[in-house]
Parts: sequence; C-alpha cells; structure tokens
Amino acid sequence: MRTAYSVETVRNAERELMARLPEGALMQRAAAGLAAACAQVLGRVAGRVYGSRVVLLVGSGDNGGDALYAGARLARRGAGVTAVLLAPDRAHGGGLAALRRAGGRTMSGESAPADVARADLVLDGIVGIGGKGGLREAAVPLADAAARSRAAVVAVDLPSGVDADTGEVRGAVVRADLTVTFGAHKPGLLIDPAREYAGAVRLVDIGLALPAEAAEAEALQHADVALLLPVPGAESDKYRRGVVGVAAGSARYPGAAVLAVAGALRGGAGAVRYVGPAGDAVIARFPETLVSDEGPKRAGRVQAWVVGPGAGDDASTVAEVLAAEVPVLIDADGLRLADPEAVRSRTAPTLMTPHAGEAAALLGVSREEVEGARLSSARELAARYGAAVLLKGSTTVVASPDGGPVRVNATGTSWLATAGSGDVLSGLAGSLLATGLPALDAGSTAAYLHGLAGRLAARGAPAGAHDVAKAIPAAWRDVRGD
Ligand SMILES: NC(=O)C1=CN([C@@H]2O[C@H](COP(=O)(O)OP(=O)(O)OC[C@H]3O[C@@H](n4cnc5c(N)ncnc54)[C@H](OP(=O)(O)O)[C@@H]3O)[C@@H](O)[C@H]2O)[C@@H](O)CC1
Ligand SMILES: Nc1ncnc2c1ncn2[C@@H]1O[C@H](COP(=O)(O)OP(=O)(O)O)[C@@H](O)[C@H]1O
Ligand SMILES: [K+]
Repeated sequence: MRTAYSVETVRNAERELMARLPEGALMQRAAAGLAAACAQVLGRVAGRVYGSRVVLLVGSGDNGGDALYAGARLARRGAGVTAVLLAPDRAHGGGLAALRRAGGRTMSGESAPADVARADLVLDGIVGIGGKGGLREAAVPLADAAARSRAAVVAVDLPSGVDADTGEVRGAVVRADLTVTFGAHKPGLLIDPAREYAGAVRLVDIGLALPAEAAEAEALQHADVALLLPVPGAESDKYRRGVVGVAAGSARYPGAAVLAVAGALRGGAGAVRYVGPAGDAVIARFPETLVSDEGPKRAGRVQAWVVGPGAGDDASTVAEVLAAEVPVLIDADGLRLADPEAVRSRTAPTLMTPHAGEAAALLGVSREEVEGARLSSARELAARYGAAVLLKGSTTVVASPDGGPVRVNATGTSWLATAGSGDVLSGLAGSLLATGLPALDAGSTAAYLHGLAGRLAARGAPAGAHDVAKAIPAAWRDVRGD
C-alpha cells in the first residue's frame, strides 16, 4: 500500500522526531536523499555530476534549505551550483553557508532565467508543505524558465505551488520530472491535477513514524489487490461465489447492458443475472447470463445489484433496486434517477460511481470544480449520500461514507477515456460486491483491475470498451502473479 499523509500529520511526526534528534539532523537526511536522487538524474542527463550545471530555486523556508544543502553536496562532487534566492535576506542561513563553503554561488532572481536555460538540472526548492495558493509572482518567471529549459526539473518535497493536502492547483506551479518527497507521500502527489505536475515520485525515508490509520489517502499495489481478490475454493459453487444482478440498458442503449455484463462476468461472481429490455442482445453475446424480463424484484436472489448504465429514464427500476437489502452499485443514469433519500436510508452498502460531470450535477457545481478538487468532491458526495463514492477520471478516487483514507487508483490510463468503459467498470465492481467485498474494497479493486485491463488492451493504441472487458482476466493473472 502506498499511503499519503496530511501536512498536519507529517508536521506532528516531524516535531516528535526532531525533539529526539540533534538540531538539523532531519534536514540532513532529507538533503542526503535529495542529493543522491539528483546525482542519478545528472548521470542520465549530463553523463556525470562533475562539471554539470545545477541551478537551485530557493524560497525563504526550509524547503529552500533542503535545496541549499543538497546543492552543497553536489558542489562538493564537482557540479557548478548556482542558487537563485527569491528572498536573499530570508534564505536558510545554514544551507546558504554550506553551499558557499562548497564553492556554490548565489544570485537574486532577476537575471536567473538565462542560467536556468543553460542548466542540466533545476532544483525546485521554492516552497514545500508550508505553501499556500499557487506560486507568488516573483517565482513565476523562474518556473516558466524551468519549463522552457532542457534541464531536468527535480521538485523538493512537492512541485512548488500545488496543494499538498488535496491535489488542487490554483495558479502557477512548477512542473517537475521527478519529485523527491520526504518522510511520507502527500495526497497531492497521488491526486490530479497536482499529481501530473510531480512527474515520477521518489520517497526518502527520514525516519518519521506514521500510523497507517492516520493516512489521508492510500493507493493499492499489486500485493494488496492480490489479497482482496476472491478466489473460489474447493467447496465453492456458483451461488456461494455470489450472484450479481445487472439492471441496465434500454431500447436506446442496449450496448451498456452488454458491456456491464461483460465486466460482471469477469469480476468473480459465480453468476450474472440480467434484468431489462436488452436481454436478447446480452444473451447473443454472453449465453451464460441468466436473463429475466420481470424486473429486479422477481429476478431471483442476488448478492449485489448494479443499476443505471444506459438506463435512460427508467426510474422505477432504480427505485426497486434501491429497496433491495443487498449491496447496490449506482452508475450513470441511475445516479440522476435515484432518490437521494432512498439512497441515504438504505441499510445495505451503496457504491456510487459518477464521472466528474455526474458528480458535478449531484453536487450542484461545475465539472471543472469537481476535476479540480477530486478528493473533497468524493468525500462530500459520500457524506451527503451515506454511500461509498468512486469518482472516475484521470485519478479515480474512492471515498467511504464514514471517513477514513480515500483510495486513489494508480493504474489508470487515458486510453480508458472511451465510450462504454465506465459500463464495464460498473459490472466489474458490482461483481466484486456480490462476492462479499466491502464497497470501498470492491470499488478500489475494480478500478485497479480496470486500469490494468485498459493498459493491457490498449498497449499504446486505441481500444474499445469491449477490449477492456476482455483484458480483465489478464489483469487478474498479472495481479496474482500467475
Ligand atoms: N520540518 C522538518 O523537520 C523538515 C522539513 N523539511 C522541509 O521543509 C519544508 C517545509 O518547510 P517550511 O515549513 O519552512 O515551509 P516551506 O515549504 O519552505 O514554505 C514556507 C515558505 O514559503 C513561502 N511561501 C508560502 N507560500 C508561498 C507561495 N505560494 N509562493 C512562494 N512562496 C511561498 C513562505 O513565505 P512567507 O509566507 O513566510 O512570506 C515561507 O517562507 C518541507 O516541505 C521540506 O522540504 C525537510 O527538510 C525534512 C525535515
Ligand atoms: N484521462 C483518463 N485517465 C484515466 N482514466 C480515465 C480517463 N478518462 C476516463 N477514464 C476512465 O474511463 C472510464 C470512463 O467511464 P465513464 O466516464 O463512465 O464512460 P462511459 O459512460 O462512456 O462508460 C472510467 O473508469 C474513468 O476512470
Ligand atoms: K518545492
């Protein structure tokens, strides 16, 4: 599991550790890790550290201090290091002295862009976890110069200007190729739009003790998903594995039903029941489906329902499914048709799977606002509806109604932005719900497999949603190491 902690939690852990260590020890640990990462980057872009050109962008806090100490280490190895001081009278004193002792030089901001343009490496130490809002005006030309230069850009702790706690980006920020972060990941390093500015992320352990339950966000890895995936045992039969009901599709959108069933058949349930007007299309493609045209109540027992993909205006089916006392996944049209009170008053788990547009409609804000604030949007919806919420998109996040860390999915690919791929996800997640996984696990496991399947199906070329569904078994095998 990759876990991310809020600034407040990181600061508390830092305080505790600092009290037990000699002054400056933590910053030295951070700077040592940072300098090692920079030396590797310089090896790649300039062939070696000795003789390479390094520019440090140095703000007035400890983030600038990290950059100065790391710069001193690189200067001792023969790099030509120039520190651009954004506030010369407030730059970190110890760091500045160390850099000067090592032969580094300093300058103020105005003439810096020319040096930035010629650099092999730019180290962004403008601001870290102490930042508020986007970059201040004085720093913007430097961030622009770094973006234009051929230098590799390494961000210290965070790309300067992003919101560490939320992943939000308001105003100008630095775009990094690599972010070297200290002590713990911060949510902003996992969640778009900030994540995109961080580039690759490397964590330097500085010895902070951070309890798992204090995490703000977490990203499942292969090993975590492998433990969650339901695998049939010797005593399993199709009913014990769980039956998932899919109430989806309409005369206008029969394909949504086919795609949701395609996902459901590959999600671990022992059987898939389909109810709705697209039974013929479903059977033609997947003869193993149990098809009924009598509505959810009379379709036979299921352990979870999926409702909504391609449902058109069929509000009564949505209401019928919401009244069932089994876990329910609500997607697409179902989100619009569901009575909020009926969702809130459910006793069995509910998982809602909106994309940003659907989430925006439910929250009464713009799509851009949701895309800019995924973490808080998912949490807000989860709280309002008393449901787990999987917010789809470039970073998929899954929030629980009772708080706790949000799950952030790291496997997605923009090749998944293709019509119908959300229908496949809903079937897959519903199937995992039917096997007995809690909503948070079902949603995050489904997003993980779906993202992997998208990569496997696309391999750098466009793929249709049906290709993504077909690649789900390969994603399972990849996760389980088979
Ligand atoms: N604590 C530790 O043990 C360890 C901490 N470590 C390191 O310390 C970092 C945190 O340092 P920090 O607390 O000094 O804050 P920091 O991120 O440098 O920012 C504050 C400065 O930025 C300024 N500023 C604010 N907003 C701004 C903006 N939008 N645009 C531009 N400037 C802005 C603000 O200015 P002011 O408001 O004071 O005028 C203030 O001067 C952390 O990220 C990690 O790198 C590591 O060494 C490991 C050990
Ligand atoms: N830029 C992107 N990067 C990664 N995944 C994406 C991106 N855009 C869309 N996706 C994924 O593709 C799927 C699209 O779902 P959705 O918007 O419901 O489409 P549809 O309604 O056509 O099925 C979701 O799983 C979403 O997370
Ligand atoms: K920074």
